[in-house]
Amino acid sequence: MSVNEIEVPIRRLDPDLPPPGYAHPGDAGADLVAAEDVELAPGERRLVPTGIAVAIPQGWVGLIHPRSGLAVKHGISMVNTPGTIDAGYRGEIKVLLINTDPAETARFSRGDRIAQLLFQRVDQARFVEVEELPESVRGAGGFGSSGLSTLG
Ligand SMILES: O=c1ccn([C@H]2C[C@H](O)[C@@H](COP(=O)(O)OP(=O)(O)OP(=O)(O)O)O2)c(=O)[nH]1
Ligand SMILES: [Mg+2]
Repeated sequence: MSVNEIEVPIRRLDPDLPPPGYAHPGDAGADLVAAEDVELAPGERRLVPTGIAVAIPQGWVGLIHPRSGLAVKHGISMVNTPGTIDAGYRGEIKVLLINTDPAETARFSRGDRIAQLLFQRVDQARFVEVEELPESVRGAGGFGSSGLSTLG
């Protein structure tokens, strides 16, 4: 079965860098690259430019997710994962990387793949104020009310 595609206009603010790309057919995320060299000390965070700007169709959102390989091998994540790219945003996409490794400095070179961009449909809510919310089985229980793992 073929993959659904949406057309997303893109501007390459840095034409020497490759555009976002899917590593395999059917992948959910298109990899984003760093537009500059980055060095992150343990615990340090940095807003990293990707050299691209896009126009996401109305009714869709771009979500920036971390790459699991970088997370496993180097403890690299994003502070605001997943990052939200609004349909109306025309600025450069940036990635807020954080090095969670307690000891090792992380180094990326310009052109390295640092995160991935996914597209999802979104609806907006029309908030309707009411006196009472409809009843549900869960009710107000949350935050572990159904029991936690063996850790307690
Ligand atoms: O990881 C991210 C998150 C956001 N953005 C850009 C696109 C997004 O549309 C805009 C605003 O993001 P968000 O709404 O998450 O931040 P905010 O703090 O609410 O800022 P604003 O008041 O501009 O909405 O910043 C990025 O480039 N990368
Ligand atoms: Mg916002």
